Amino acid sequence: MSRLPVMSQKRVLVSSSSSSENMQDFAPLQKRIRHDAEPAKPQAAATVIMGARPTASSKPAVSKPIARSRAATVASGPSRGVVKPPVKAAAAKVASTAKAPTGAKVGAGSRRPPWDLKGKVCDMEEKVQNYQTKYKSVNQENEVLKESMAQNQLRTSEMKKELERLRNTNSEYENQLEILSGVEEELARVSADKDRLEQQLNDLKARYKSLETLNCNNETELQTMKVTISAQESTVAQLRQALGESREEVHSLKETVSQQKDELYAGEMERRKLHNTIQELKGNIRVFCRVRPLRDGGLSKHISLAADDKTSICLAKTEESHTGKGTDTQRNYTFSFDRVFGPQASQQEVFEEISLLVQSALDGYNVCCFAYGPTGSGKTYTMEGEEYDETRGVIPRAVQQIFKASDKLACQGWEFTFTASFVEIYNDTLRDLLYKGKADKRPEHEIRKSNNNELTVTNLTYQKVSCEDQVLGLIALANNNRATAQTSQNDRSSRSHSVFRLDIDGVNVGRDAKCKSSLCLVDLAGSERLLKSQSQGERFKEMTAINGSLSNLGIVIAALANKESFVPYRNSKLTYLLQNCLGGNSKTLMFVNIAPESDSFGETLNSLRFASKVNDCVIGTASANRK
Ligand SMILES: Nc1ncnc2c1ncn2[C@@H]1O[C@H](COP(=O)(O)OP(=O)(O)OP(=O)(O)O)[C@@H](O)[C@H]1O
Repeated sequence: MSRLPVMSQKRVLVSSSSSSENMQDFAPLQKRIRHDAEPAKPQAAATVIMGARPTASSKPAVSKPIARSRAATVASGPSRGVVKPPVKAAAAKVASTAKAPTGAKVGAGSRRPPWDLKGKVCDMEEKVQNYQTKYKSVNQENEVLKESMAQNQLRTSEMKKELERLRNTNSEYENQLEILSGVEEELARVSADKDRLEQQLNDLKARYKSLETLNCNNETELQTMKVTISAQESTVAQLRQALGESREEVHSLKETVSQQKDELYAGEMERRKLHNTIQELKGNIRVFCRVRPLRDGGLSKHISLAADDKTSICLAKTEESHTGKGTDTQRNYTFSFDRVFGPQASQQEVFEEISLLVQSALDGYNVCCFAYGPTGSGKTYTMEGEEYDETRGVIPRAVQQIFKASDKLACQGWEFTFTASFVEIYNDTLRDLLYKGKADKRPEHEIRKSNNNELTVTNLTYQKVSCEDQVLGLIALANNNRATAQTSQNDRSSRSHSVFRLDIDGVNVGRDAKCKSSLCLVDLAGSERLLKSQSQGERFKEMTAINGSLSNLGIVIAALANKESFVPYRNSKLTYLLQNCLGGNSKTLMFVNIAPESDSFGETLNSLRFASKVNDCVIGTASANRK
């Protein structure tokens, strides 16, 4: 009987616990619900106590605690603010209903005798009535609790909403928290940036300080420089004044220089004129004689040179008496030339005499120098010489002089163009000594004469040259190409005539002057006597061609000397090629080289005779090719 309130309390608790899952997050509210259920506990305790005494007298005592507890429950409800006023009224009603029978029982007193059945029925009826009353009150209480539960459910739903709202708020907070964490990170970055910037600022401050110091120094320096500049400005002013004066002076000096240049040019022209006059007085064809030293270094027995006369040479020959009765007679052959060089004469000494002619070539006169003589007499040595400075021959020395002199004339406004060619006449055939192609493809060459009597060779290499070294290179190439052979009289005998030619074109734009000339340097092949040379085969053929062309040279010279109307230049390639040098507009120098050996006496005598014929030649006056 006393369990009913407990059950209802349980129902409340069950309903509360059913929603507890949803309410975990809201603990204070749960507490309140539990608290509302607690007033049932004293009632249960009371039920247990009452159960210990199962007597009729104890029955009214049962309702009292229940009523009290309910009253207490109702009374305690509002104080906790959970049970609403309708619940309070229902509880009060239950309490009032329960009190009435309890008060009637108190008057009943003791136990009924067994026989008092009526009394017992009465008691039973009273009991039933009490139960009914209780039932009613429990029902009422149940209603109250249902109502309370409905309210609680309503509150629960409100709380859920509240919870939802709080969750939303929470998620907002979380979002904000996330944003805040981002902000924190940003803050950390900004803080790092700030540190870095502070560091930079500090550096800049330090730099600024040093710059300030520097600026201060610069200022001081600037001040000093200003002072210096002002001093220099006054110096500049003085210098400007001096410069003005100097300019005037330079101007007058320029005028003087210009006058002097004119005078120099006039002087140069005068010098050329005088130089040419001297050359003409010396003769336009000159002969120099050069005696080669003996191979063993001794003195020649049949050649004598006068110590005080450098123009004559005497050959002495002892002739046996034809009758056999008289004593042997010595016959002397004396020759005079423009200059005779003994065996001791150096290459330099020899060239000094020729250099005047080389100068004429630059002045616009055609110049030709050739070496004539028997084989092995020193023609190649005289014309080309050897590779050492002091033994260099006429050709390299002449080239050197030409380039040096042209450089000097450049300051007077002269510009020169030089063209070199090197040809040999071998077996009366022309060969290009500067040819670099294949031997079997060598072109053939012909001598051509232009309208203005200039001689050129077809298919020949005409090489433009601008310095001495270039020409020396060409000479070396020509030497490799030249036909030489070992003969009984010369280990390296030239088997051909070689003609080196340097064409010179000069122009002086400022003076509107031009000059054109050629320098021909010829190394003739040596004449040979068949008996002496014992030449055979190819050498014999070469010797015949050499002697033939040299004899033609003699005929031409003789015709010139005799002033014959016809000079047979075209009889040989050699005389045709040298036509302008021998009989034309040229200054010609011939070397007659002789060997000092007594067994060469015949060739020496012949050569000297030939040379003196040349010496007697008058080839006319060379005129300068000038504009
Ligand atoms: N003046 C000199 N002083 C020293 N040595 C000389 C002199 N002249 C010639 N010789 C020497 O004599 C030799 C013959 O001379 P070179 O070859 O010049 O004679 P060449 O007349 O040209 O002979 P070829 O007609 O056979 O060619 C050479 O070894 C040369 O060095």
